[in-house]
Amino acid sequence: MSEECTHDCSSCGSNCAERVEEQKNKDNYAGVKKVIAVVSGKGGVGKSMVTSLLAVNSAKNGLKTAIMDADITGPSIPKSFGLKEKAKCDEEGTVIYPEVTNGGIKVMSMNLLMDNETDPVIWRGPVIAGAVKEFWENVKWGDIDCMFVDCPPGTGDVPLTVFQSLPVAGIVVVTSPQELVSMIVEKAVNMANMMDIPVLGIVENMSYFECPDCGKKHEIFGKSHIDEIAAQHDIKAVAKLPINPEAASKVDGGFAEDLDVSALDNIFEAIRNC
Ligand SMILES: Nc1ncnc2c1ncn2[C@@H]1O[C@H](COP(=O)(O)OP(=O)(O)OP(=O)(O)O)[C@@H](O)[C@H]1O
Repeated sequence: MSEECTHDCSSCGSNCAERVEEQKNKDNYAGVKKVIAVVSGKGGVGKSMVTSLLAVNSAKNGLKTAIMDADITGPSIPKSFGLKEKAKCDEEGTVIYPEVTNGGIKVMSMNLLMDNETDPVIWRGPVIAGAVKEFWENVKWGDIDCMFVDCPPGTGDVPLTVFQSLPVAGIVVVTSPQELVSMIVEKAVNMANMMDIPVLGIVENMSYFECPDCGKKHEIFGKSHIDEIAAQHDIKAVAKLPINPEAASKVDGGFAEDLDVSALDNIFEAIRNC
């Protein structure tokens, strides 16, 4: 925020942390009660998979659940649920309807709007961030108890737009043991503090591998420090997910709703209670 800030964001182009965007079409999203952002420090750590599993956990607990796939250039949520139909819109083309999974989870993703899901989205940051606002304002979400937003990795334009444009109630950080975990968690916590949003939980994905023959757990990527890091930042909920090729192939094959999601129960409880 500059020293000359008038607090009137409509007349200012600065993309500062305090920016508050004007909101349109409130009817479309007024029924969304809680928004949870799922973030990671880098790509490929399993953030989309964790987003899908958290949504499945939420739906299995009886909550009306939605996922906004804000990973505009690398959307993978529709694939996790086997959604192949394109999203539909009203006659004027101003309102888009989310697709709905077999388990009743409403989903909006760039892949549901593209003619061909392998077409690349070659847009610059501000246009991509604009698409996230469109997803919030122009999609008829209806009554939703809990919406999960799958943010692209890092702290770029899109996560910032999510935090500024959506009423985010809490953040879940997904990490893997190969990363500089303490730095990534610290970045997420600092960003969350700047936005005044709590970090509700950390999911360490690919934390260990459990031998299918003897049941012994192997920390393939080294010893986990996630409990100490969470304690340092007063983050109460931690979940550790194993390397699980079977679960990955179910998610990649569109069957996320068939998975046992109980490993994320404590994260879901933190979300439910926030
Ligand atoms: N615990 C796991 N065990 C085995 N494979 C996993 C696990 N978690 C995720 N994967 C696989 O790793 C790949 C990347 O996962 P995913 O797309 O969820 O990552 P991401 O962090 O969202 O990546 P990006 O941000 O780049 O889209 C997928 O093929 C997924 O099935």
